[in-house]
Amino acid sequence: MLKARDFGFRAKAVEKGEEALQCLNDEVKVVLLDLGLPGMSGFELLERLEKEHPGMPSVVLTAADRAEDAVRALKLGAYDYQTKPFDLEDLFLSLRHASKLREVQQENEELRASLSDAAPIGEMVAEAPVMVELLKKARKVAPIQSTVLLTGESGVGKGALARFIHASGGAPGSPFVTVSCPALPRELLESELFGHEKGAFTGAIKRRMGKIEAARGGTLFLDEIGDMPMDLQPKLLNVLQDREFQRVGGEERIKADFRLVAATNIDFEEKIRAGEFREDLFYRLNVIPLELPPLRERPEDVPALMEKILAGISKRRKCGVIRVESAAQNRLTAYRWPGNVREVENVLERASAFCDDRTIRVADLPPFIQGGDEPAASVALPVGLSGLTLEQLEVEAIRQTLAACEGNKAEAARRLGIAEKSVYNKMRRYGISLN
Ligand SMILES: Nc1ncnc2c1ncn2[C@@H]1O[C@H](COP(=O)(O)OP(=O)(O)OP(=O)(O)O)[C@@H](O)[C@H]1O
Repeated sequence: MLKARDFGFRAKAVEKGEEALQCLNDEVKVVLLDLGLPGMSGFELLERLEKEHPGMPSVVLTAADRAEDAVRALKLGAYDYQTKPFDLEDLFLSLRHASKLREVQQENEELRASLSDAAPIGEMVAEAPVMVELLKKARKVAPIQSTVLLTGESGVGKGALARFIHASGGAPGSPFVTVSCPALPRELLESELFGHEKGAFTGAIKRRMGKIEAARGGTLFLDEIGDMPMDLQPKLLNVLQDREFQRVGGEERIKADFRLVAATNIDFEEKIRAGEFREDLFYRLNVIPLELPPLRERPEDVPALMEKILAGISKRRKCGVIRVESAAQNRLTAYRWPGNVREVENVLERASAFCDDRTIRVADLPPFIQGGDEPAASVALPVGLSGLTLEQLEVEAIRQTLAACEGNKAEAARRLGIAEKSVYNKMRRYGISLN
């Protein structure tokens, strides 16, 4: 004769509803009940279950094949209603589904709770003491409108911290405007920042407002400021000193009313020594320096970041909770994350896209995380290189690295050991596109 154990369950039998309520604990996954019970009826038991053990799934199995009873039981919270004689397979299928649903609901609740613990400070995760301190400082400086200089490796969260500062200190609804310095050639960057008058240069068919104007009353975030062309630097310095600027090709002096947050992943001292960055501008920018440590120096943040990122992915894909098996979790937390938080996002995005049952296992992780190597090993050049010129090799290295970084130029630059600006220049020079 088949037993509950054969269907993956262990049964605990009781005679009365009262007894059932008393013996319910975390070990019980689902309640199977009849309606005609001695003492408390099945309907009463369903009501008490709902009140005293909300979320505990139940399945009714009864001889009474009456539609109104079934409706009442389901209304009182039963997951399913089956009548005798019954099919054993069907019954256990129903019990399995009911207990699975509860599991998923519980995971969801836990995830929600852990997320609200993990991200108490705005949108940024900060579990590591060094990050908690950093965010405290950021919060203090947020309302005072002084220029902030954020430093840290690529993908470490400089952009996120800039937004955090803006959100913590800016007037509600005020603009947050980003300009990525290496993304544009010098002339376009100038006009992007300062705007231009009609006819200022070929193609300037009408007056255009620049990002400095667009950031009025809010925050201008200058990303990768270390790559700002040398001859544009005095113009920015003037704006910061005089709080005024002119559009390209214009005469009118316009008031500059914005808070500057600048970010860089380069060593300013070296740039200044090499004559590629003005020392006076550096001092103007370095009013409140905040350094974001690389993720490998704050491993406490990794699990919380993973939870937040996975919750974001399931929300975006409108799927259920994505879990990480403990062996995979161990590899992920042991990994050094040279590409920092952006790399965590990329790895989880990919792993969650290919995994089965919304569970990320070791096999779903990239080989360099499975094996504990650095990702550089994954950027292998093609075999049979003889016959390629140095230039072709360079093109190939850039192409493959960009592909490995999913088109993220800052990350590709870091892996290739060159400036982000050089990646843009080389892509332009060699006609490398992202597709
Ligand atoms: N502490 C954090 N909590 C939550 N998300 C974070 C955190 N830090 C970074 N992120 C997320 O990681 C991604 C990369 O961060 P961000 O773009 O801010 O890095 P960055 O240092 O500005 O990189 P780059 O130098 O390449 O511009 C973003 O999607 C960001 O929202």
